[in-house]
Amino acid sequence: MSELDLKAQKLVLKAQELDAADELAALRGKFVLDTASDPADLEDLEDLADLSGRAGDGDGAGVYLDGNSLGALPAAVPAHVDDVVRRQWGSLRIRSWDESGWWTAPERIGDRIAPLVGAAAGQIVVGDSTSVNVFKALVAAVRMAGDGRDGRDGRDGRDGRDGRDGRDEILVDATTFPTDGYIAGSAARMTGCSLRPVTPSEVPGALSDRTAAVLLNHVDYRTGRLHDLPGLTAAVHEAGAYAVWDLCHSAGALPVGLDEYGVDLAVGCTYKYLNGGPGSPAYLYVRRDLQPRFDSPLPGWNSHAEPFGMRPEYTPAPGALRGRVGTPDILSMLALEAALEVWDGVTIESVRAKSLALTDFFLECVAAYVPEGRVEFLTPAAHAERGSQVALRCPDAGDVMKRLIENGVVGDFRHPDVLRFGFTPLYVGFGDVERAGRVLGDVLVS
Ligand SMILES: Cc1ncc(COP(=O)(O)O)c(C=O)c1O
Ligand SMILES: Nc1c(O)cccc1C(=O)C[C@H](N)C(=O)O
Repeated sequence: MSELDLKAQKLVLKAQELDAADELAALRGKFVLDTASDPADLEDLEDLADLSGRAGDGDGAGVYLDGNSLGALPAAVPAHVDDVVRRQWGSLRIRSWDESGWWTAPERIGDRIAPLVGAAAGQIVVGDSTSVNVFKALVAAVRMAGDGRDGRDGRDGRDGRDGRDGRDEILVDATTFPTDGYIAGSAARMTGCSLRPVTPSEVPGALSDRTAAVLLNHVDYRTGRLHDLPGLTAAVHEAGAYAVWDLCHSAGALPVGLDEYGVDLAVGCTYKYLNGGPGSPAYLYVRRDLQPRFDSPLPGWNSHAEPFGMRPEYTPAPGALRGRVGTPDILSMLALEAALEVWDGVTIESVRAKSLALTDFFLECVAAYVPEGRVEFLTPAAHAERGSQVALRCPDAGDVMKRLIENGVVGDFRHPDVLRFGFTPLYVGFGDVERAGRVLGDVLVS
């Protein structure tokens, strides 16, 4: 037996032990993961749920490590969407705004997401895209900075260009997923602020009494690095500014602690670790005590205190409802609501523990199967700095990912040279991890 085969034997055994001890293993059965069948060919949607029972067999099913881009389909979603379309829309029609709870879905589903990101109820609304919510949050944060952190105008008596107490700078994560940077640039132009891109570690040194708001990512989309949300939020507050966090790559994968750490505003998508489906609506968190001062730059009729009063003047609704804009995207929103049922009885702490075990094991498999020096590890080894993905750099990453996918291991490639592997603890097992590491080794050696 070769040295590599011996290593493989040990890692396969270890994977089996880890899978056997995995308290979340049964959740995999709640997802549709069998790539051997095309769901479109299935005559009965319920077959999807049956299929999911076979997803853990290993043979035939690929290894899906792209839940950090698009989460897998929870098996309960198709039947629920079918009911929303046929009964709620088809039969009840307009009555469904009340009788099927359509009108209140944004705040109801926000409350379902809240415990996953460490927020008490009444602070999150679901709707629009992450990009749009970044815009709302950032402009609202700059406007709040106008009256000082304590809400009293003229904190130090220095009036800025538009009465903003001299606070005329937005700091943005220089390594951010591009959309946040683009939106921040536009928000800065609109509010008369200047925009200063800095890396998260540079933020404390860049803060000043000019800083109005800081837009940061909890986990870096490219490297998978987890940033210090408690420390950075505290530093931003110390400087008298507002912290806006993008949780796209952390929500559903690790504890966020929005209330505990006093985050001001936060946004995130629901199609990654929350498995809401392609283009599922994003969410906006507005900390409870800031809600009376949340002045949305998109004050649509859905956020009016009396939406059906049809008044020409805008009066904002109380609470997180202020974050709503127009008619919610009900089909996507209710698909998301069904997807969130997989979280019933699941704690985010248990998900984090498994996520770290999965990424630790993947790093161990890569070290065993991939020749030294062939890839560079971009994701920090320290647990405190690691999200739920592992990013590896190699010059031929585009070709490597193509061949991985041909061989049944789906991760993704980020320009110019990064391989990303996302680990969704709800449905990824340790056997998947070993297989992905072994196939990666084969591809990189051949
Ligand atoms: C950190 C981050 N922010 C924002 C987005 C995109 O937001 P949107 O839902 O508007 O496409 C993504 C991924 O698409 C992301 O990774
Ligand atoms: N939102 C996406 C889409 O509509 C198509 C393809 C990919 C995405 C993504 O979410 C990409 C993801 N945010 C990333 O981290 O790169």
